[in-house]
Amino acid sequence: MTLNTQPGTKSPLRRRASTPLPRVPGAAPRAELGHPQLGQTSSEPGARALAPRGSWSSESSASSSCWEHRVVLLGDPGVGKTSLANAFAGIQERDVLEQHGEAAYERTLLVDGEETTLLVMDTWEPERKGESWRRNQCLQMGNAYVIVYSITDRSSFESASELRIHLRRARQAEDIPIILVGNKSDLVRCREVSIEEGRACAVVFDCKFIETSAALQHNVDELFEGVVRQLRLRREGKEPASSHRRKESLSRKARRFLDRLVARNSSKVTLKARSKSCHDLSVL
Ligand SMILES: Nc1nc2c(ncn2[C@@H]2O[C@H](COP(=O)(O)OP(=O)(O)OP(=O)(O)O)[C@@H](O)[C@H]2O)c(=O)[nH]1
Repeated sequence: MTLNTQPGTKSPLRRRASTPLPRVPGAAPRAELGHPQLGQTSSEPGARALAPRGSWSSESSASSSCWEHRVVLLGDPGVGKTSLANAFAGIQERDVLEQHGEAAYERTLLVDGEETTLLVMDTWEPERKGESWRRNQCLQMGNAYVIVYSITDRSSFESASELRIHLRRARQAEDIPIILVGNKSDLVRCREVSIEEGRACAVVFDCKFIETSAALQHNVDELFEGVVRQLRLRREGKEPASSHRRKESLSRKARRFLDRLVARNSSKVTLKARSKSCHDLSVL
């Protein structure tokens, strides 16, 4: 992955707490908000933190065309959502102290030769009385979701399953990319959730799976590259006969066909196939 971030230019970040987050069509066009057009590389160095936690507009909607790819981080407190967002944004620990409270990070990634801008949102908060609308909004606004648990905390793993169920209810019939992430993989001695359990959960809940360490920056790039690929695979699925689709190799087409055939033949085989591919973020 190539980033629009030059080494050594990641800080200082400019705080843009006054910048509104995604708005519904009809609101101020993006250019007026001072952001580059989507698909363009940001001219500012580094990723940009855009808004403090909890300050996003209630007008935001998943159908907004202002931000092409909103990636929402979900998960229990303390599992490492902010750390993953910071690692995505290339923010060092010292910057985190300075930038405390920021909750959305925009960054343009070059994946497989194509640029894609992700807006990673770290806005998920513990349930508060009378504020369930906040959580509902999070479940409605994402174009992709990253459900994080800590491999050192079984209850966070159980919460991740519940979140997947909430998400399925909130976005019925929508095929949105969901990645289950077992974070803190560096803490091997404190592990409470095995990699097999994580994978099995992803298979049951029909999502992708990866273990990361935000602390060691392990698999963080792979995670967000995977999000981009998952988004593209769905986009390609919707496009009739795009040039990109035409470029698909014959062997890949044949493999997809066979996979589908096999999947149809036996649910057991389907599960096996899915468990084989749930950690491959470059296929559906
Ligand atoms: N060892 C290790 N520690 C991590 C990792 N990711 C996060 N942490 C630590 O776990 C703690 C919680 O991390 P956060 O990123 O604040 O977790 P969060 O999910 O954003 O928590 P809330 O803000 O409460 O929702 C911090 O002390 C992090 O330094 C990791 O991959 N490995």
